Amino acid sequence: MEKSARPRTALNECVKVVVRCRPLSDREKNEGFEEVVKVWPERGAVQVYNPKGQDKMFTYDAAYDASADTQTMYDEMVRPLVASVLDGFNGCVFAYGQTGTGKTHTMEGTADHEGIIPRAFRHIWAHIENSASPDVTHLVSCSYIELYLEDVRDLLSKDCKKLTIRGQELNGFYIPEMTSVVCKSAAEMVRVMRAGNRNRAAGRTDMNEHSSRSHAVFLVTVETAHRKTNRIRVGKLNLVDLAGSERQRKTGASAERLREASRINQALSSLGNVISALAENSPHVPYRDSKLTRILQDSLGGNSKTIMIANIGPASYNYDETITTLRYAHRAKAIKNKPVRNEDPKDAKLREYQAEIERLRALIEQRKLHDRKPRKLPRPRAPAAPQDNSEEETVSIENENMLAESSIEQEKKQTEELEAQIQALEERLVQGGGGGKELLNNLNEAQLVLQQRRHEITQRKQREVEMQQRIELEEETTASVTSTFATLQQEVDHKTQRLKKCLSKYACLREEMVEQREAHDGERREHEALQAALIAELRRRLLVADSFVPDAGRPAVLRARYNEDTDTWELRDHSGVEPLSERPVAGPGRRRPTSAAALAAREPRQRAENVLDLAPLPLPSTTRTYTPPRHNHAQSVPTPTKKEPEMETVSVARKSARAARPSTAHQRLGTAGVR
Ligand SMILES: Nc1ncnc2c1ncn2[C@@H]1O[C@H](COP(=O)(O)OP(=O)(O)OP(=O)(O)O)[C@@H](O)[C@H]1O
Repeated sequence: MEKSARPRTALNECVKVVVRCRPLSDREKNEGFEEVVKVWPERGAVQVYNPKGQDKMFTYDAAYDASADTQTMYDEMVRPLVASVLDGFNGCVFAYGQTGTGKTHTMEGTADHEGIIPRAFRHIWAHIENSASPDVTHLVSCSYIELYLEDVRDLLSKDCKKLTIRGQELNGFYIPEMTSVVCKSAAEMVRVMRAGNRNRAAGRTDMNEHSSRSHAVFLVTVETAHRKTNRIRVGKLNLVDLAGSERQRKTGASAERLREASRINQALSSLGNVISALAENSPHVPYRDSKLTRILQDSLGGNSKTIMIANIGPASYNYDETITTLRYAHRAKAIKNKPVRNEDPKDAKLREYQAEIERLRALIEQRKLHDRKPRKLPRPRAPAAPQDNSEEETVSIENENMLAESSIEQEKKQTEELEAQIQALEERLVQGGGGGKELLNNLNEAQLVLQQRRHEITQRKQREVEMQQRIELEEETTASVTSTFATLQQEVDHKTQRLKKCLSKYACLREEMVEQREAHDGERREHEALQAALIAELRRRLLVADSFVPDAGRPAVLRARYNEDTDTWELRDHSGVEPLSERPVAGPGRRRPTSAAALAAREPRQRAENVLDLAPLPLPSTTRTYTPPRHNHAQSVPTPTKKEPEMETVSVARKSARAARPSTAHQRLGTAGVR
C-alpha cells in the first residue's frame, strides 16, 4: 500500500452493504437444525425468525439467498466498483461475518465456484484487452498481505517478512515495504494469489474445517497512461477476506486457537467501533486501535468506493451471531466515503518506468554517437628505429589495439544490456488494443455488449429494490394521513390498528435493547476473562523478574519505550537522548567527533567539537566521620569476635536499604488497584 496524495474535492458516497446467506451445511442438516433466515432479494431484505419473540427485518442495498451464485452478485454489485477502479478510483470489497459463513467462498471461491477475486482479475484484463487505442498503456501490479496475531505479514515475500504500517491518522496509513508483483494476465494474477494463499495462516475449528485464522488483503493497482493527454490514472482495489468472528465456546478452541480467536475478535471489535463511530458521525474515529482498522482507514470513511459483504448462516443455533452481523452491516450503511479519481499521483510507477525507458534510450543514443566518432589511432612508428626497439613497439601497439578492441566489445555489451533493460521494462507495460486479431476483437466486442446489457439489468434491478423499500416506508408513514373514514367506528378501528403496530414496534425495540445488553454483557464477560488471564500471566512474569532480575538490571526496564510504528518495546539509548539520525559531521578542519557527549549533543556546534564528558574527580574529604564512643564491657560481656559487629551492620544496612527501595513491580501492580 503506497502512500497516495490526498483527494482534492470529493462527493460523498455511502458504503454499499450486501448480505449473502449460505445454504444449510450437511452437518447442520444431519444435526436437525432449522433455518431461521428468510431472504427477500427483490426488496433487499433479510428476515430472521426469533424463537423467543418478534421476527427481525433488516434492509440492505442487496440481499442474496442460498440459491444465488457469485456470478450474479459480481455482475450486480462488484462489476461497477471494479469499473470505477479502472477509471482511477480506489475500491474495496470486504467480506465480514461469523466463522464458516462463506467469506472465503465468496471472495476466493473454490475449484468449481470462482469467487469475486479471480472474477475481478478477469474483468480487469478484459478491459485492458478491449481498450481500443494503442495510445493507452497499462501497468498492473498486485500485493498480498495478511494480518495474523497483530503482525502484518507479506505473503508474497519468501519468508513472509513482517511489515510495518507507517503514517498518521490524518494523512492516512501506508505499508512501504510490501512486495509488489507486476502481472501480465489474469492467469498470472491467480497464480500470485495461490502462491500467497499457501503462506496464509489457516486451521481447523469445530465451526469450519478450513478456517482462515488471519485477515487477508489482496491489493491490485491498475495504472493507465494516456499518451495524448499525458495523464496517468491510478486505481487501487483492496479485496479483503476477514477472519471470522467466533464465540470461543463454540469453536472448541485449543490454547493456540484461543489466542488467535481473541486477537481476531479484538481486531473485529475495533472494526465495529470504527463503523459505529463513522455511522454516528463521531468527531473521533478510533482507527489507531488496531492494525486492521489502520489498513482499512481509506476504505471506511476515506477516499474509496466500498462494498461490505455480510455473510450469514441460516441455522437456528447461530441466531445470536447472525443478528450481530446483520446489525453491524446495517450500521455500516450509514458510512459516507469521499472517493476521488487519482490523477497523476506522485507514486505512479508507470511514470517512473516511462522516465527510465527515456533515460536508457538517451544513453544508447549517446553511445551510438560516440561510436560513430573517429577513434584515436595508434601512435605512428618512429622513422628509423633500431632492431631491438621495433619489437617492443610492435608489442605495445598490439596491446593498444587489444585494449581498444576490448573497450569496443565492452561498450557493445553495455549497449546490449541497456537494450535488454528497456525491453524488460516495456514488457511490464501493456499496450491497449495489442491483440490485433480480428477474431479476438469480435469476441471482446461481444463481451462488451453483454457486459453493457448486464449492467443495465443490474441498474434496473437496483432501482426496483430502492423503489420497493421507499414505497414500504411511505406506506407506513402516510397511511393515516391519506385515509378517510366513513364512520367514527372505522376511524377508531384504524387508529387502534396503528396503535397496535406502534406498540409491537415498541416491544420489538425493547426486546432488541435487552438482547443488545445481553450481547454486550456476554462480550464484557469474555473480555474480563481474557483480562484476568493476561493479568495472571503478567503477575507470573513480574514475580520471575522480581525474584531473578538483579537490581542492576532494573534501570534498563525504566528506559524501555513503546514504539507505536513497530508495536514493540525498545530500550532507549543509555544517555537518555534520542540516537542521532545522521552521522555527526566535523567542524571545519577538525576530526569527526567520536566522544559520547559529542554524539549525543543536540547543538550542532557541540556535535562538531570532540568534547569529553568527564565526571568530576572525587575531592579528598575535609571532615571526619563520626564514630560513637566505645563502652568498656570487658568484664560483664564476652568480647565479640572482630567480624561480628561488621556483619551485623551490613545486614542492618541491607534491611534498611530493602525497606527504602521502591516496592517490587509485583507489589506496585498490586497497589495500582489491579485485582
Ligand atoms: N454460498 C455458498 N454455497 C455453497 N457452499 C457454501 C457457500 N458459502 C459457504 N459455503 C461452504 O461453507 C463452508 C465454509 O465456508 P468458508 O470457508 O468460505 O467460510 P469462512 O466464512 O471463510 O470461514 P472462516 O472465517 O472460518 O475462514 C465451505 O465448505 C464452503 O464451501
